Amino acid sequence: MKDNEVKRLLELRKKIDEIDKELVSLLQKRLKVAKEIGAEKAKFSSQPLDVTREREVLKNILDINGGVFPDDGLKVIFSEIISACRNAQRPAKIGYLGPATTFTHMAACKFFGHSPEFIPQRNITEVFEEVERGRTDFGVVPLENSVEGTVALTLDGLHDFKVKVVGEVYLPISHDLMNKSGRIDQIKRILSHPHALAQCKGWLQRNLPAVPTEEVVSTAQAARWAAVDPEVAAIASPLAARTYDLQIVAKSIEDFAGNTTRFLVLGHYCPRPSGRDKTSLLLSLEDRPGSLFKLLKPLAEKGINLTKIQSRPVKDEPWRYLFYVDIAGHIEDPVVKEGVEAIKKGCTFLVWLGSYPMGLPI
Ligand SMILES: C=C(O[C@@H]1C=C(C(=O)O)C=C[C@H]1O)C(=O)O
Repeated sequence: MKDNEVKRLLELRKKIDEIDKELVSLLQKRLKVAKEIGAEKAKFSSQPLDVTREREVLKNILDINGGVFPDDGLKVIFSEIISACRNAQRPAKIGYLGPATTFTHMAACKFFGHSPEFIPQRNITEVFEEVERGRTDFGVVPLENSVEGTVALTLDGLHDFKVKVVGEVYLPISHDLMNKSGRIDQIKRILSHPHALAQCKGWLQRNLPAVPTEEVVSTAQAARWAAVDPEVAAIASPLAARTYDLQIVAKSIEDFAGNTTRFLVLGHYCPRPSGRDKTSLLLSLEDRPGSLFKLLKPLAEKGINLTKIQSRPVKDEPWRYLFYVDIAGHIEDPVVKEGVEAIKKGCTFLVWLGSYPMGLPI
């Protein structure tokens, strides 16, 4: 590099340093205002988290930007700025189905950003328990996978614990095969969560038909085993590979493209209507002909969209069923409120699990 080129570079870097200084000063100003908002909210015991407002902020920012700064980068930056500002209002503890690096962990970070404290729980029931007791502010649990279907333990938790559904998040699930060496010929056993093994069955049969598979409690647990045993390969997330220092043998080995999991965010409040909401219900129908029809009729009449219905046996009453139901709309929408009242008439019991902004499309 010539002298004048070095000089020009230094000048430009000085400019960057000045801009960064301004950015930090603006971020500090933003944090201060967020804390003031937090103090106002505290007067009414309001929850600091306001997903609807956060989405509005992100939309405004992308509109202002008009694509000049790369939109994806800007979204990540502002999601983290918002996460820090929200957490400064009141630090939050988030329980999730652990250990660290599970897809539930990734979903929790997608929803809350990285500022809160994330606390891994040993199983789904514990996530519910900790939220119910108030030891965590929120919990994140998987509800359904587009290939594997509904997670029964989550439905049980929604029945057994006093918590509300306060949000949902969709995460694309992509499984990688990983081990210490990155060499496929070293693999003598393949470990993963039963769902992940099932989702990759076709690939494993085609590529490693002679290698036995073993079920473990989580994809992260599988990665931990792979980190200490060179003969073990894990099917886990890219985050697990990074965290446990593993090499990727094969990427995205799931059999179906578009494999997505829907997670629920558990808490104790009701987010305000956002205009695009979902309401979750848990109900039990009378054991007589036409009771399911009675449930569906008021929804159809009022034009309420049923987005999910899932039955689950009542454990202590053979052949009786609970239904987990999701409908479009917020319980504060008059039409939804009336629809739920109408459904209630044909139910032996009905619990409103929560109303919350719909998860963003991936
Ligand atoms: C600052 C607020 O609190 C939180 C932080 C937000 C932000 O940093 O923009 C937005 C919504 C809330 O989750 C607010 O409610 O405006």
